[in-house]
Amino acid sequence: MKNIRIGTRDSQLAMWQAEWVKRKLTEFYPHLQFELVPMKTKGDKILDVPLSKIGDKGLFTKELENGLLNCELDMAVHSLKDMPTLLPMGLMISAFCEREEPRDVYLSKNGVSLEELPSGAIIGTSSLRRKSQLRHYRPDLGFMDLRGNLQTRWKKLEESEMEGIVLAAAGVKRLGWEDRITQILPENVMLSAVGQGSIAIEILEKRTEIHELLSLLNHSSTEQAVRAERALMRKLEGGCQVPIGAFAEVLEGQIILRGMVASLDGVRLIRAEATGRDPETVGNEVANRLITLGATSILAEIR
Ligand SMILES: NCc1[nH]cc(CCC(=O)O)c1CC(=O)O
Repeated sequence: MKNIRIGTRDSQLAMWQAEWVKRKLTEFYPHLQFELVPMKTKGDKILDVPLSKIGDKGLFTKELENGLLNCELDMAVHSLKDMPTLLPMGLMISAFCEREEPRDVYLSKNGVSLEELPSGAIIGTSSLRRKSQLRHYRPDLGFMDLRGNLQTRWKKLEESEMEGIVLAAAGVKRLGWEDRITQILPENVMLSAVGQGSIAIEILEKRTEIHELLSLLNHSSTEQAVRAERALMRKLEGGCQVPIGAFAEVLEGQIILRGMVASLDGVRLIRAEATGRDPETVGNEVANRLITLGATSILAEIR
């Protein structure tokens, strides 16, 4: 292995994440050479349509996965949140890196918190998960679709009549934008997306030597937590384009998973939780509880 090629999207956040992976690997294996290979994905090219309307899975991952399958890449770095719950044949997630702050944050243009916003104020987000939960919390607010990388979204906020935007804390912190955060949204207001805050490294299943290298980057309680969240998502067959939130934490070996499904108008919002040691079992358990509470009909309306 002369030169190990690390595929990444070319957005500033994706590059930060891939650089971080490269730096860690170089620290662990100073005798090996690592190279970043930036690529554009369909999700980076189509910017005028909400993700929920483009509707295909793997919008931010497919080009990188093709790179793995063609052997142009040895590994691909992704935001786990952007990865579909079922991977193409022959691929696997080799490492789940330690999770950064999983919650969402509110960035306001004028420093006004969500609670203090006047009726009719406009929030920028295209995410159905964020919109549904905000509508539930503040049915009197308005929304504007907002896509693109984090720089683009911040710029659009500054240039438009939007009052604020909701983003993942992890991305905001990685870009060094902590000072732009007006408030961290608590879980009862905004349950985060499956996998949010974790960086995942994908490889070809048969590349056992790469899998071994990456074992030093895997964070086992993050892995347990996000596997439970992804099991829930898989069972409900949601992608990033449905209003599902989930967050798991591991305490003394026990996975505690909380999940949420909401209707687009925010009128119906159901929550469930379960605890256990096996991620798949806990994920399925919470999904089944949500189904009992009506998740199937809420999600069917949206699809
Ligand atoms: N959908 C885009 C995306 N994918 C991952 C992150 C943030 C980083 C992370 O969750 O690890 C973001 C930006 C956002 O939602 O604010």
